[in-house]
Amino acid sequence: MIQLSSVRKVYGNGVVALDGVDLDVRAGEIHGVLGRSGAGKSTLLRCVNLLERPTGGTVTVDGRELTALGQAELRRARRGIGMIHQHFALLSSRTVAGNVAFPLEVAGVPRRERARRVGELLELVDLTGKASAYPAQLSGGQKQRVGIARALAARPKVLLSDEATSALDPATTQSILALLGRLNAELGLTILLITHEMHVIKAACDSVSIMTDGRIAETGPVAGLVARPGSLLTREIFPLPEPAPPGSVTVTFAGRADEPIMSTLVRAFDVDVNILGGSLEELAGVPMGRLRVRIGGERSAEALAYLRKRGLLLDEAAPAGAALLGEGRP
Ligand SMILES: Nc1ncnc2c1ncn2[C@@H]1O[C@H](COP(=O)(O)OP(=O)(O)OP(=O)(O)O)[C@@H](O)[C@H]1O
Repeated sequence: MIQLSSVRKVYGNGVVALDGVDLDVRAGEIHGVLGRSGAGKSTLLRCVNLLERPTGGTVTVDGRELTALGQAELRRARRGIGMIHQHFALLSSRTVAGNVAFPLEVAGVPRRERARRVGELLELVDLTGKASAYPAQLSGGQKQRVGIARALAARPKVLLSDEATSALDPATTQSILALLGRLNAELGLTILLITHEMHVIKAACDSVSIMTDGRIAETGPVAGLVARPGSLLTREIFPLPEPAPPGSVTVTFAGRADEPIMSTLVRAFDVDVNILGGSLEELAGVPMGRLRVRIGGERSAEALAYLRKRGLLLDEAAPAGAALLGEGRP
């Protein structure tokens, strides 16, 4: 549904905000772009609907290469892409209904049809009773619901979310993310969201890209990335003290939390398992996590081989003193 190919963006002041970005978001997916401030997330998002024109590369949405379109065609294509913003961007002089109706007025939709559609949209975002209220009379969460209703007015297939929950408290954030999840499921809406908050990725996304310095460092389904050796995402989601203590083993698992693997180890290989730390969560419906252990006993090497055979990722810290002897593992 969204495809960026070798997209570069160099601003007039010489800042390279995007440095060759490839991105594929499939139809019906919620894809999150995670990165620190300045990584290039906003620029990336604004390049998808060409609010920002890339310096190089191509942007294709729903099979149309936007970077090849003229202004009039681009305006039409943009109706298929809704956008929501961190600070809602509502018109303070218009009521809730007036804000939601605004894009329909611009598109020349007749008054009666407009009113019907606004009613539908407000129902969709659970704001039916607020049609006549003004933005100043709403909570942050309600304002974002108005933003979402407005973004969906022209029935877009794609919704771009620019840090849409960053200004909201945790409970309201959860309710907005739940709404986005419902819209994704009910309308088949493809959602590309940018965020600097890991909990947004955890709560809402099927797949994720991690941005650093204008590049995508990692991309893929959340579960697939966690299962990849050396994944940045895994370290962010399941933080453990670094560096790992000498002689410890950090075990990463995805989808195996209900198997009593550690007690199997103890029984089968007669080893001691000392748990040093761990972090476990359910993501995209799959239990995942990292467990840091120290395994002692004569058959500890066999025990580690068993874990590997079971498909777990193992990261072994060098034993104490190994670095001094020049035997340290990288
Ligand atoms: N209009 C602009 N003109 C010049 N430089 C810009 C412009 N917009 C962004 N930049 C620069 O491009 C880089 C990427 O900025 P961008 O806003 O895309 O990052 P971000 O990951 O969204 O960060 P934040 O979360 O802080 O907004 C930064 O170095 C920023 O200073």
